[in-house]
Amino acid sequence: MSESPTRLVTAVIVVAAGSGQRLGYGMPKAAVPLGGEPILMHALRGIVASGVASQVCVALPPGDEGLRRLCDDFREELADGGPLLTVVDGGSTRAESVRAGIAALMEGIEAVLVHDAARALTPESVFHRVCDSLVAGAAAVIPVVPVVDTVKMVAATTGGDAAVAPELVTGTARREELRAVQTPQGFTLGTLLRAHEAAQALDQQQAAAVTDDAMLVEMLGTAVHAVRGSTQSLKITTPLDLIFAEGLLEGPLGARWVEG
Ligand SMILES: Nc1ccn([C@@H]2O[C@H](COP(=O)(O)OP(=O)(O)OP(=O)(O)O)[C@@H](O)[C@H]2O)c(=O)n1
Ligand SMILES: C[C@](O)(CO)[C@H](O)COP(=O)(O)O
Repeated sequence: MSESPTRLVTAVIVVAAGSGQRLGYGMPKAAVPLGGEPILMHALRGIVASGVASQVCVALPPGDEGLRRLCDDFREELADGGPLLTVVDGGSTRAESVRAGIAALMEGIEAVLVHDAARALTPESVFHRVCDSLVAGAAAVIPVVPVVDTVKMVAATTGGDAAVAPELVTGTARREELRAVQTPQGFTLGTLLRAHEAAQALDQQQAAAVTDDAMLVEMLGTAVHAVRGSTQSLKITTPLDLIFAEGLLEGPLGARWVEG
């Protein structure tokens, strides 16, 4: 188990309460098997192995007894001195699940990482880079990777499908200024609390447009710093992503590939 040299007392909120509609397994995504174990287990093992967490707080689909049992068993597996493992019922949106996690943080937490269970193969090095940036004084830190496609804006705002009805291109983003954003996203506790407090004032449409926690911090006018993420931190969203993730675990390297 490796650890950053200096650290803040840190909690990791793992949001795992999504239903996994786009994966289409007919069960919550966190429970879908990956390399013989539920996706959530990979995420939890990665977090614990990184050594950054004093507390791991998992937001689960309300009423999911199977995932709750999985967490209970994992708690028993954790050696003495391991992080406190807390389980909460998630909400109907990702942001609500984050807020459920915030409400269960233990006394003394100084920094919080918010992590998607769906990014189950995130390398330990990414957790360390985020934590190191917090230790260096950042209030908010996100891991990012360069964008490999050309990204264009279109007139349609309703999630239209160009294969069904052509959309009008309105512009091309400057790719060198773009980054694809991942988790874990790290915050000082005060920053995350202020961001989610402010989020309560958003109307339904504004709230629906918030896709990560860093966006809420940007709305406060607080600087968000970016550190290097990893292509291995892919968000398992579609069946193709699951094939990639299986390939990372079982591919020709014969072991979990690690892209630092
Ligand atoms: N109400 C919600 C919605 C999402 N999440 C979590 O947020 C992360 C990113 O969400 P996403 O990948 O979109 O997961 P799902 O919402 O499950 O996917 P889908 O939109 O396909 O149903 C996931 O780890 C998911 O479990 C959550 O905790 N609570
Ligand atoms: C938080 C996130 O993973 C950063 O890329 C992403 O915004 C989550 O989006 P989703 O639509 O909830 O999967």
